[in-house]
Amino acid sequence: MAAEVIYGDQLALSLRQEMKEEVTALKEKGIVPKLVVVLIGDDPASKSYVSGKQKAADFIGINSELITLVDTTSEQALLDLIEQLNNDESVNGILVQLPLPDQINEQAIIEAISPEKDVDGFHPISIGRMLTQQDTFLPCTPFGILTMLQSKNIEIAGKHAVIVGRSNIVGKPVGQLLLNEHATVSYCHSRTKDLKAMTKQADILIAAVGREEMIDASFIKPGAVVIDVGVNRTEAGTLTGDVDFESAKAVASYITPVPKGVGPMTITMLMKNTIKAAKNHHTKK
Ligand SMILES: Nc1nc(=O)c2c([nH]1)NC[C@@H]1CN(c3ccc(C(=O)N[C@@H](CCC(=O)O)C(=O)O)cc3)C=[N+]21
Repeated sequence: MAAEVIYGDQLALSLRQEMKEEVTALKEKGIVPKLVVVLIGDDPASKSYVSGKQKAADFIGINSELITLVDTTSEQALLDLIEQLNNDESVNGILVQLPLPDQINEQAIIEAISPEKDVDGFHPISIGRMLTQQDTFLPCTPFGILTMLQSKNIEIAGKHAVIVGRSNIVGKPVGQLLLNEHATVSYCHSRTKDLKAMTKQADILIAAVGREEMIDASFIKPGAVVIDVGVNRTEAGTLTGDVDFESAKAVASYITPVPKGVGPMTITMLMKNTIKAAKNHHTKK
């Protein structure tokens, strides 16, 4: 039996409709959530993601501002901008689009953003809070994946989740979120000795390596849930995942496509975090 496809774009749309209503109600109380996105340089992929974020914000009624800087911008200039945004009472969320050019230390930038405005959930304080299960901004991609699983009532507790990939923004935090939901979690990466032996044990398989269609049916236990986080740009310019979709679909129970899977959910959770930041700011005042 073929897997059920979990369409992130459809779920994203219904969540965005709910958020739109919430933002309308907030505005009646004088709360207007505002997100500032900082984009450095003119990488076409980054531009495309950023425009997706602007579109989502417009739909929901979140006030979004895009600040574009040239790719020769110094680290100090970016730090100065962040300080200004940290101090700006009208700004609830700050997102600096990654990757950054070589002259800028990414970690220094992430740590400069006020944890109260860290809607990406990348600041070490946000990550620490997630690890210890305190109220925080969850990183958008892992949060989107969790929301997709929950939307289908997929059981997580007691299941073996195998994560392929260990990036700070996807692999590591998605494992921690699933651990918080009582999964048994294994992490695989480039030094893993027998990848297939690991992935074959997964009840929930998260592919977040960035290698075009490397996970096919032979890596998947029949009936597993397969989440594809890959965003690989092919030479033809189309987007493909880390999973060979047609092959995997034949053995999995649920599968997410690329595009229209995790990507739109990442953007949606960014909007959710921005609304949360605005509400937090208002209750603190
Ligand atoms: N500070 C920061 N935060 C991020 O969240 C962040 C980042 N930097 N840098 C790059 C990655 C990547 N990312 C994606 C978001 C949406 C789609 C998405 O919506 N994709 C659509 C297709 C979009 C297209 O075709 O270009 C889809 O899968 O259907 C993809 C990738 C966020 N990232």
